[in-house]
Amino acid sequence: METSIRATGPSRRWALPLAWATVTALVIAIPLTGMSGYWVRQILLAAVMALLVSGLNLSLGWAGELNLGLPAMYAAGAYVTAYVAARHINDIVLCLALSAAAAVVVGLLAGAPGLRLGGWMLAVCTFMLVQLIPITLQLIPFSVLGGTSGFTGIPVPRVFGTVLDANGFYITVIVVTSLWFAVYRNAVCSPFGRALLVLQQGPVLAQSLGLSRYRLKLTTYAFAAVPAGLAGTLYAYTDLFIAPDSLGIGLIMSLLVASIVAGRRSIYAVFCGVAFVQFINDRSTSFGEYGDIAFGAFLLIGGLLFGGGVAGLGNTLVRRYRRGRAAAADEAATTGTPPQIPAFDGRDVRLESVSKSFGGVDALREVSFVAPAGRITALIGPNGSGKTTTLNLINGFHKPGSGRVLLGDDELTGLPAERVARLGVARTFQTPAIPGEMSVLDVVGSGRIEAHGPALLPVVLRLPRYWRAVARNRKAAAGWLEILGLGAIAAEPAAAMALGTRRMIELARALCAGPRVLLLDEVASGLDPDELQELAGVLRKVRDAGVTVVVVEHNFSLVRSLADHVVVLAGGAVLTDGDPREIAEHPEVLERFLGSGAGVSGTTLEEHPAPGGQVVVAVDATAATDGAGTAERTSSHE
Ligand SMILES: Nc1ncnc2c1ncn2[C@@H]1O[C@H](COP(=O)(O)OP(=O)(O)OP(=O)(O)O)[C@@H](O)[C@H]1O
Repeated sequence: METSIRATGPSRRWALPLAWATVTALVIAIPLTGMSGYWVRQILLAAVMALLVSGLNLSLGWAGELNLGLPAMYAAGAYVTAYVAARHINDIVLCLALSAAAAVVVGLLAGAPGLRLGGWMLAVCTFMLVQLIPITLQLIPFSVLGGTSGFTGIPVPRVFGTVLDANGFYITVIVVTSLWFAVYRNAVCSPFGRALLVLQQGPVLAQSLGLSRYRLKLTTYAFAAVPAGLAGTLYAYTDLFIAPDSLGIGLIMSLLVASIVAGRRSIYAVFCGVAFVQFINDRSTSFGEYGDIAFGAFLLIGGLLFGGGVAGLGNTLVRRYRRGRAAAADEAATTGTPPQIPAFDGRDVRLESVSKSFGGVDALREVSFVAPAGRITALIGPNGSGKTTTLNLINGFHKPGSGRVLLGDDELTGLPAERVARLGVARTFQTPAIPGEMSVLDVVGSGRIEAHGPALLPVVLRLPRYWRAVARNRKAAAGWLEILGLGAIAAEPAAAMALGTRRMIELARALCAGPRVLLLDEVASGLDPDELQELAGVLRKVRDAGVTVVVVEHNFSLVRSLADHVVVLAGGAVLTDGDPREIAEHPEVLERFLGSGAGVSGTTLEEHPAPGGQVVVAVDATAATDGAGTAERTSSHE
């Protein structure tokens, strides 16, 4: 993964492709060393299997879905190649293209319903697909595909009319595999890959960033079918015969073992996993029928012990080596003055008689208020009064039972959260939602993936459009890190940061999206006094830059010093709203916050933050019925 803040200059851009081209050339040259035919064949089979494992990694490791149907997509590629080459046009390039397309179609037929249902349903749907292979072959006339005894008579491959000899075919296999791995690497080391990591953190975060879970998973699923189709063509041309019994569930076991050994999000380590499986397969003939049991046992033990596989181990070592160097580079990068905060196009947020209930619980009742554009509106109220529910209704996580939610003149009522995010509503969460395996810079940059991320084609081909988008997004993300004083940790893993820092990272991510409206759910809890000062300063600046800020906050000191407008919720309804001074002196607010049991009629409200992020509310309660002088009540909000 690309995690460093350092700019990817043209010289660095060429380093990896050059290294990969050199490795490819060396592998192509292997037969020239006089290596035996047995080993050359092993390399061919390894290349075919590596393609399949990359497909499994895409769906399992990156999209987080267990796709057991790869053998069916592989079979589609192999049979399309066999049929087209034997009966129509024998051209390996044409067959590669047709097989990839056929695999995608087969994959989508099983994947579309399975992905919509999600989880284990996809595994079940795709497992059924593999079981259908022999049944389908029996249904199709023997003369067409050769039934369950296999397809014979596949011709020696040609390319643009020229016959490919053994050496030419070997080179073709290595080049196709190498090119696919370049495409695979480009796809996952990009905003597309980071969107998939965001999705793994949870659909809630993905939606709040404007990402559609279903569209992202389906795209990845279709993409994962491509190498299976390519592998099908190469397999059919390797032996010029298709053996259907090699396309069953045993194959998926081998792929799973290779993926575990390599790491389910691995790229180059896939070849280590494949080498391991080939070695075991080779030796397993000596265990006879116990080979599958050995694989099954390895799946159980390997799954438990080798979390990240070979790739995980390699990444840990590389990260350790890089950390020192990146820190030095970042220090240099943070000495400049922070960039200017850009102008935002804030809009009013209007709730009109909004009600929401969960089962028998009325979370909100007829709530109406306006959060004015370019102002900070604080939502306060006791625990359970409906503050978070209000934010969830604005950003589309919940649909109101009745009433309307408007952004300027646009109706948000009932829109899914990803559409609301695309209209310019960004948010943070009570518990920061930070995906694992991402640097601070990448997490902040993920705020811009949906609106400013390049499409998949420029990504995999690394077109100039991709580099321009990456440079723009990195600059924006690095700028927000500087503004929030986080520049020095840009290259660090974000999920490992302390709670307060993760809150600031979330805020930076939300701001990086360039929102019209910023919803902050208890953004100050867990921050130390310095961080609170910093936060208040940034929020004032973004307010002045035009963002509409709606903040749920228990810290009254912060609310009073920051908010332009306060809405007080109690029992799911608006108790009152006004400017912070009016609210601080509102008798019913005093009563509600302190509880009627205290018997407070209260005249003034003084608050100050206590150590540990608590808010101490001290009331001059001279009129209190208990006769005590000053009552002090503490409400802990962390
Ligand atoms: N998804 C849900 N399912 C069922 N009940 C819910 C759900 N979300 C909120 N509620 C209920 O709605 C009411 C309002 O909850 P909400 O979280 O909005 O309050 P809050 O003011 O944000 O509280 P806190 O300050 O503790 O975060 C509570 O009674 C809560 O139990």
